[in-house]
Amino acid sequence: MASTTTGPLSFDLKGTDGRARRGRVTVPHGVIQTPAFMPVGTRATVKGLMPRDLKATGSEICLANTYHMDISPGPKIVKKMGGLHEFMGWDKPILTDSGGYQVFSLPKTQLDEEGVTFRFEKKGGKKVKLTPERSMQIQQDLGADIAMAFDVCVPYPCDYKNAQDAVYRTIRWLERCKEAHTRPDQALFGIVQGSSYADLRGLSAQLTMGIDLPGYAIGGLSVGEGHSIMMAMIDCTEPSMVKEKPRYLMGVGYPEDIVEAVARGVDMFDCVIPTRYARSGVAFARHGRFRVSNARYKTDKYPLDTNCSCYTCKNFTRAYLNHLINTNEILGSALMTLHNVTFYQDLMRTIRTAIEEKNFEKFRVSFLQEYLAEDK
Ligand SMILES: CNc1nc2c(CC[C@H]3O[C@@H](OC)[C@@H]4OC(C)(C)O[C@@H]43)c3nc(N)[nH]c(=O)c3cc2[nH]1
Repeated sequence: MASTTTGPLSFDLKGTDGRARRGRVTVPHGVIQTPAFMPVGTRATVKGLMPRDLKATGSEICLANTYHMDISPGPKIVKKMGGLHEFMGWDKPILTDSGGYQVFSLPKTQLDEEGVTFRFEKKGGKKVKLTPERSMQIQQDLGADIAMAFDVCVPYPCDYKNAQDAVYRTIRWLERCKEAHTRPDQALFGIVQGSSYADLRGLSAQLTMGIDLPGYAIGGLSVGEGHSIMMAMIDCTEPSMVKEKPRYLMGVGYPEDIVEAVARGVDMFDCVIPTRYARSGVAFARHGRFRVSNARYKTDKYPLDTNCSCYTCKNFTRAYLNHLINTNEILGSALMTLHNVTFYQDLMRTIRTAIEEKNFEKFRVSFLQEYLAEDK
């Protein structure tokens, strides 16, 4: 088993099955078994779950966001309160995104070499600038175990020149991030860009690998390009990424995306899908996802997923969840979220076992066959 330590992060590559990797990431607040799914807790809370419930799902790490935390309550308050772990009552690992992605989705955003200027409606329409240095300062104040570099994530589609400019600016900003990142107990991850251009993906990967960091993310995907371009871009990027460090595919994704990305060598994932879909009444199960708020479930006495052993599936029927979601009851969001995140974590656990037993390819085929079966 190869073990690589870079600053506060160690990655143990415990085994492979084809390009799929079974590993373990160790950071100050604990260990993350990989391939891993990281639930999204944008404002320092995974919506609808108490930390004890989040633990019950099997989650070993969760996310928070620089841009949202900068708005409220502000990083200085979080720091004063002991940092994110103390503040949100989560003693396991945390990863924070740099805020770049969120800002690009805002209207009236201006980008220049210094950083990104946008208008905070919350602060009375004040203009605020997010720069590599400020993103690092905020993330160091928040105190997550893993911080993401401040990058330029272009929308999809994007013309070649803008995608190329974004690749080079992201590298210049990564140098500035590394320079400004001085917190010894926090790992900084670089982010590979390149939009949907194979040559830019390879170029960005090589330039990013040239900057020694504990881990690297594949960015700029899951932005509307669709599954086949997403997979093609992973194939253009992954071969240029160092094998002995973790790879994090940002914003991914549906179960079918995760299984196919694991097959291509990805170790870590984050996505709002299981939590956001839960709140709108969509449940995930072995045979695919379904909207439990549909009338057909009004008298359905079965659990969401008969294979699932989560608190929701052990104690409640689809009929009850149908009622809660249709009456917009808070408990509906909580119970659906608990199940969906447990489903994702059970999927990751099954993936890890399949890689260990060298039958991941068999698992991949059988999972997709059952999960994507038309006759749901
Ligand atoms: C959904 N598709 C998707 N999300 C992406 C992200 C953001 C990922 C973060 O945004 C939130 O998801 C919307 C999640 O909640 C927090 C806690 C903010 O972290 C997650 C990206 N972030 C950066 N810095 N760079 C990227 O190229 C990038 C690409 C993405 N593609």
